[in-house]
Parts: sequence; C-alpha cells; structure tokens
Amino acid sequence: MKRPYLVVEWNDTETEAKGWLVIHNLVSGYAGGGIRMHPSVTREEVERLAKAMAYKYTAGESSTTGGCKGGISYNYKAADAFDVLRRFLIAMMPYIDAGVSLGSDLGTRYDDVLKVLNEFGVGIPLTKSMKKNPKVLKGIQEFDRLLGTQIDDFFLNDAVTGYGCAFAADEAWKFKSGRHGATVVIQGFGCVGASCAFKMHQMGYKIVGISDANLLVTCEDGLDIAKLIAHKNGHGEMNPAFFESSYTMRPNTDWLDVDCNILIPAALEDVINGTNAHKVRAELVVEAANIPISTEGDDILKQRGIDIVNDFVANLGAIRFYDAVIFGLIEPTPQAVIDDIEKLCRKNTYNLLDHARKQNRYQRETGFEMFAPTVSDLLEV
Ligand SMILES: NC(=O)c1ccc[n+]([C@@H]2O[C@H](COP(=O)([O-])OP(=O)(O)OC[C@H]3O[C@@H](n4cnc5c(N)ncnc54)[C@H](O)[C@@H]3O)[C@@H](O)[C@H]2O)c1
Repeated sequence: MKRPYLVVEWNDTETEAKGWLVIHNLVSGYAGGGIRMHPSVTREEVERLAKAMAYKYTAGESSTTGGCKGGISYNYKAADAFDVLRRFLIAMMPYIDAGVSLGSDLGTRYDDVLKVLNEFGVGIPLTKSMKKNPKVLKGIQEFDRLLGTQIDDFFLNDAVTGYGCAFAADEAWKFKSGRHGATVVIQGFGCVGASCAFKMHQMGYKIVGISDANLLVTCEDGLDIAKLIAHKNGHGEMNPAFFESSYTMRPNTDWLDVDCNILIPAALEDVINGTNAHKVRAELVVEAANIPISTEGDDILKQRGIDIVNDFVANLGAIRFYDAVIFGLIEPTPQAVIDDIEKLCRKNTYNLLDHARKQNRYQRETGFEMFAPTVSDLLEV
C-alpha cells in the first residue's frame, strides 16, 4: 500500500484556495483523518499525512478504520476561512456520506467541521452498514456527549492527543533511564502543544521553551504553563503581555537553539529537515505533529543517534478516542478515555523502543514495520 487509494482535487469557486482529499486505505469502507488548513499545504503533503493516518489507525489497534486526510491551501486566519472550509466539505460530501470521516487538524476546528456536517444532516460520517448498527449509533451519542466534557479545563477532544504525546514522551524518557525533571522544548501551542505541555509539566518535566506562529519564549527555570494556557488565543498563540520578566522572547525560528533533553514538534510538517537537523540538541524527539521530520532530517538524526518516537505512535489520542468510544471498546467516561490512551501510547512506545534497541535499528524504520496497515477495501456504496 505505497500509493494512496484515492486523491480528489478541489478548486474553490470564490477564492484562490485549493484542496485535496486523500484516502490512503479503507477498512470495511471506512477511513478517518482531519482537515488541515494552511497556506503551505500541497497535494504531496496531504498524501503523506493520509499515509501517516493509516499507520496511526494500525498503531491505535483499530479494526474498523483506514487512513485519509483533507488539506486546504489557504490562510487559516483569514476572515472567510470557515466559508472556505464549508465549501471544501460540500465538495467532499459524497465521499463523507459514504464513510470518509473527516475531522479537524492544524488550522481547523472540530466544532466547525461538525457544524457543516450537521447542516447537511450527515453528523459524524458513517458507512451504510454502520448507520444501521445500533451499537455504533449508541457510540456516536456517547462520543457527542463526551465532546462537551472537560478534563483539567481542556475540552476532552483538545486534551487527548497532547496527553498521549506526553505519555509517550515520558515512557520514552524512562526507557532511556533519563533523570527526573528533564527539560523540554515544544514547537506549537495549539490543541496538541498546549495540552502536551500541561501534562508534561504535571509529570514533573521542566518546559524551558515554547514557540508559536509568532515567537519563541524561553526560561531556564521553566515556563508557567497554566498561565500561558490561560492567556493563549484560539489560534494557539501566546500573549506576551502575560509573560514573566524572567522570560526571553526570540524569533520562533530559534526553537532549535534552546538547550533541552526532549524536543516535541507539535505544529507543522518537515520542520526538522536537511538544513537544521544538525542543530537539534535534544537526546529524544517525540513527534507530536504529523510528519514533522523530513526524509533528509531523519537521515541526520539517525546518524547522530538521536532517539525518536514516530508520529503515529505518539499522537494517536484523537483517533483512538473516536474509535474506542464509537465502536464501544471502553467505558464512555473522560477518565476512561485518557486511561485507555495512556495505556496504548505507553505500550506502543515501549515496544517501539525495545524492538529498535534489540535490533540495533533506528526507531522510524522499526515503527514503519511494526505498524504497517494491512487492509485495503473499497468504498461501501
Ligand atoms: N488536533 C489533534 O487532535 C491532532 C491529532 C494528531 C496530530 N495532530 C497534529 O499536531 C499538529 C498540531 O495540530 P493542532 O491541532 O495542535 O493545531 P492548532 O491549529 O491547534 O495549533 C497549531 C499551533 O502551531 C503554531 N504554529 C504555526 N506555525 C508555526 C511556526 N512556524 N512555528 C511555531 N509554531 C507554529 C500555531 O501558532 C499553533 O500554536 C499538526 O501537525 C497536526 O496534524 C493534531
């Protein structure tokens, strides 16, 4: 399954926006993945992201869902960003109605996606057979209810992925026998970056640097994560008016210049690449973002002996939440959702690092073998 099963290209009627739906594989006619909106989105990127989703569902032990992704090349901060998203979803509606389940990703909000799907009477996308399955319909109701619940002041859906990444980072750090109170730098302070920072801090790590779309803020003694979260905006941007006097502000491009033990990219793709991977100072990189390391960057990290935890191992929280609740795999409570994700992220991370160590190989290669998707079905019509 090297090639995507289906690629659909879209040109907006009202703006210069362009978009793609890529289905990497279907399992019993079903696939899941979020929609990314960013000016840099390309077809190739959406294909890579859809592939990563397919691996993620395998790592998430899903027996029901393949990987897909939506991508829109447009400014997510533009005043008409929601209208562009709406028109993209309308164009993709025949696929969505057949069982291609699109959610949110960088630059889009799940509420906005659901608003459009509800407007057209689709709700959460399901295949024809799922729509007739009472267990799945009950699962949808539970999932809808859980979307409105909170944990540690985050909406559950905004916490699941970041928490999972934090559990994966903690497991990997312990596997390396790292010292307590290790230092962490995080790129991105949106849904994933902020909740990951919160959980890492809660587990005793010191967050010494965070970057967002505007700036990098650092502090050797550790940043006040709760305060930064309380004052960030809906685009995951920190508010410098609430920074402490001990903080240093720098351009966000300096994020690799900060000393740390663990580096967590939680924003864009290919941010560690052939031009900057030699600058990574951390001993461990945990991929909270999807595909944050380019092939060239990967080669350099591998040569330098830096450990990594693959994206599809660390950031499967949201897809596991969806699958586990909709298909009735766990008790539908916020704590059960988090406990389930913790168990899975820790287990997969440990197995990944253990296999790689025993085979004396780079984790990326081991991960691609361990979690390769095996099913490729057709759309259910
Ligand atoms: N939301 C999820 O549940 C989820 C699940 C799995 C994977 N992911 C992946 O995690 C990553 C982040 O997703 P999100 O949902 O948190 O997005 P988001 O839109 O909520 O936040 C994105 C963050 O990235 C920051 N950012 C943008 N450009 C930047 C730059 N040049 N330098 C530093 N920071 C920059 C933004 O300011 C913001 O803080 C993406 O790769 C996404 O595919 C998200």
